[in-house]
Amino acid sequence: MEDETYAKELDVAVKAVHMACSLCRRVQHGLISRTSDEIKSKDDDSPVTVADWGVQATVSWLLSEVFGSQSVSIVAEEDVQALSESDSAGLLAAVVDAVNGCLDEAPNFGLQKPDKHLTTQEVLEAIKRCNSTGGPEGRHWVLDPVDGTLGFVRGNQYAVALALIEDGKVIIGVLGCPNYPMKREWLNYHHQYYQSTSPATDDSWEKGCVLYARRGSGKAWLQPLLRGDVNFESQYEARLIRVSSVDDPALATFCEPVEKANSNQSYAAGLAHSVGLRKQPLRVYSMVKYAAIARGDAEVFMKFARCGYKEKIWDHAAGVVIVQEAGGVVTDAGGKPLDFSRGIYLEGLDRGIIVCCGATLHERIVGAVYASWDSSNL
Ligand SMILES: Nc1ncnc2c1ncn2[C@@H]1O[C@H](COP(=O)(O)OS(=O)(=O)O)[C@@H](OP(=O)(O)O)[C@H]1O
Ligand SMILES: [Mg+2]
Ligand SMILES: [Mg+2]
Ligand SMILES: [Mg+2]
Repeated sequence: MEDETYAKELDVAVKAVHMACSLCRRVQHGLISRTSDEIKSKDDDSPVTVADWGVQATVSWLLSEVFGSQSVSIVAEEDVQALSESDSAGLLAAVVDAVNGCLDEAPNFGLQKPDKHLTTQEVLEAIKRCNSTGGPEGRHWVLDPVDGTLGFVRGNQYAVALALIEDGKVIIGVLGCPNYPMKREWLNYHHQYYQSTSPATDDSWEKGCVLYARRGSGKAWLQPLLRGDVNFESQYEARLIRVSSVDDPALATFCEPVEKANSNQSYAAGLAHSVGLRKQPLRVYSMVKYAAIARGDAEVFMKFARCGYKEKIWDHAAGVVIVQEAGGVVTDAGGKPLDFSRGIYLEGLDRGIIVCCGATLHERIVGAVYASWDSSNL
């Protein structure tokens, strides 16, 4: 019999991520089809949109309803600071609309909707409730409402990532990838560009999906995106996914962030060359890179953030457990597991993150990091 541990948590998390994807798709279509004031810049100049706050409020509300607002601890990326500024009234109203529109569809996803629409105050409370800082003990939900917000505002790849950490270990990971394309070769095409220059319709481009896994199950699952306007029971079943079996570097594809500011692409290129990876890197926004490894569409993902940047747990938790359960290996560049037990950052991370479909490629790459690091000036 299938192990029922965490069955309810997983079920609710998967449904909540499907709902979040539905919200994001609606907002992204709006952003692309008209010029919009629904994007703000944060203090570090990174973007945040109606979708980031809308998803955070929606998922926070759903988890609190099911598991109890007093007992649920949520670590998530966004706060209400920029939403509360005097010129943000229109933005806040758009967030409240997006949340209520999304929650109206909850029954189609198998979840309960609120008795009446949430007020502005309730939406702000739901966002603010996600102020946990995690840590080594207890249960903490970890949410990146929109990962790859840059990709999102550019009409490209992005992900919704929800994980459950218990006593410092990632137990459940759910990754929504609403723009995951039909063909793996299309992963690094510019989605918006492609849409405007190709006769392909939305349907033939998109193969959006939600991936999920439970730690220790040895299985990772893929569900096509559920539609909010159709009852969920009439929609598709999940299927098992598995990492690629390629271990010859010459046949392997490696992924990395699109933004040069987020990863040292020239160091990764040197490393790739030294281990015999010959193909052009697949540059993809967001945790869709983890999804590509878990689905077997690429073999390696490497990220080397600049010195001083601290990776956050919500940018990795869901992807790590999904890749591991699909048969892959994830460590820092020193070969150690990522430590999710020390608050909002991956404290102690050694240089970068290496995700591989198997141990052979992984050992080669970690070995090459040791051999090349001193001369890399990082
Ligand atoms: N300087 C720097 N270095 C490394 N990482 C950074 C940096 N700045 C931001 N971030 C975080 O990167 C998240 C997106 O990472 P990606 O690997 O997907 O990069 S990229 O979008 O493909 O360029 C992105 O996640 P979101 O904010 O959720 O989009 C950030 O948390
Ligand atoms: Mg992120
Ligand atoms: Mg984000
Ligand atoms: Mg962000």
